[in-house]
Amino acid sequence: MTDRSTASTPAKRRVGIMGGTFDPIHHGHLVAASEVAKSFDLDEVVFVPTGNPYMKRNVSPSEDRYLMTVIATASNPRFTVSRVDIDRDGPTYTVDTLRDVMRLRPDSELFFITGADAIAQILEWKDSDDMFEYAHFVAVSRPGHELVLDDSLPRESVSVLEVPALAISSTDCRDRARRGYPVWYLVPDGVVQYIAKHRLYTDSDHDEERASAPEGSAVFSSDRAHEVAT
Ligand SMILES: Nc1ncnc2c1ncn2[C@@H]1O[C@H](COP(=O)(O)OP(=O)(O)OP(=O)(O)O)[C@@H](O)[C@H]1O
Ligand SMILES: O=C(O)c1ccc[n+]([C@@H]2O[C@H](COP(=O)([O-])O)[C@@H](O)[C@H]2O)c1
Repeated sequence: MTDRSTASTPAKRRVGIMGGTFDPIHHGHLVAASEVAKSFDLDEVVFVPTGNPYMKRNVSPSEDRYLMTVIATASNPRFTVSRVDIDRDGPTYTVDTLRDVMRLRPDSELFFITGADAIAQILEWKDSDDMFEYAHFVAVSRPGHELVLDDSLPRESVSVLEVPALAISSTDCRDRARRGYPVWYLVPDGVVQYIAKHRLYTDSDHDEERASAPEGSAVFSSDRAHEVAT
C-alpha cells in the first residue's frame, strides 16, 4: 500500500459511504462497496441505511433495514454501519448524511458510493452542489443501467468504476420472498434468515403497517429490534 502521509501532513482516513435503503441489503451492494474500497484504498466503508427515503414508497421499518445491514456487514473488519440517517427526522438527504459523517469522523476524506441508476438522478438531489464539496462521488456499474455522467456534473468530484456485474435488486429480492422463491445467495445467509424469521415481505400485518404509514415514509418497529437483540 502506498504511504499517504508526509512529514508535515498526517494522512487523512479515507472513508467510503454506501448509502441505501437496503430493503433488503444484497450482494450487489456488498460487492460494490468492496470494489470501491480496494480501488480507492479506503480505510473504512460506512453503510448508511436511509431513514425516510422520500423517493421510495412502502419501505420496511428502518430498524429492520438497519439490523439486516449490520448482519450483512459484520464479517468485514472495514465495514461499519451508521444510524445517522435513521435517527434524523424528516426526509433523508445525502447532504445531511455527509455533514453528519464529517462531524463524527473529522479529518477524513469522504467517498460516496452510488450505482449507475443513482448517479443518473444525482443532480436532482437536495443541495447537490454542496454534496460535491463534501465528498468525492464514485459511480459503479450496475447491470441494466448505463453508466453515463451528465455533462453538468463536476468531473473532478466524480469517478466511475466497473465492478463485477451482479443483476440483483432489492425489488427483485422482495418479490421473490413474497412469491415464496428463495433469496439464498442473492443476500447474505443471515439476511435470508432475518427475512424469514420476521416474515418481512410476506406478513400481511406487516403490509398493513406499511400501508398505514405516511406516503414515502419508513415505518418503525422497535419490537423487532428487541427480538433480535435479545
Ligand atoms: N446490483 C447492484 N450493483 C451495483 N450497485 C447497486 C446494485 N444494487 C444497488 N446498487 C446501488 O446501491 C445503492 C443503494 O441501492 P438500494 O438500497 O436502493 O438498492 P436497490 O436494489 O436499487 O433497491 P430497489 O430495488 O428497492 O430500488 C444505490 O446507489 C444503487 O444504485
Ligand atoms: O439527497 C437526496 O435528495 C437523495 C435523493 C435520493 C436518494 N438519495 C440517497 O441515495 C442513496 C440511495 O438511495 P435509494 O433510495 O436508491 O436506496 C441513499 O443514500 C439516499 O439517501 C439522496
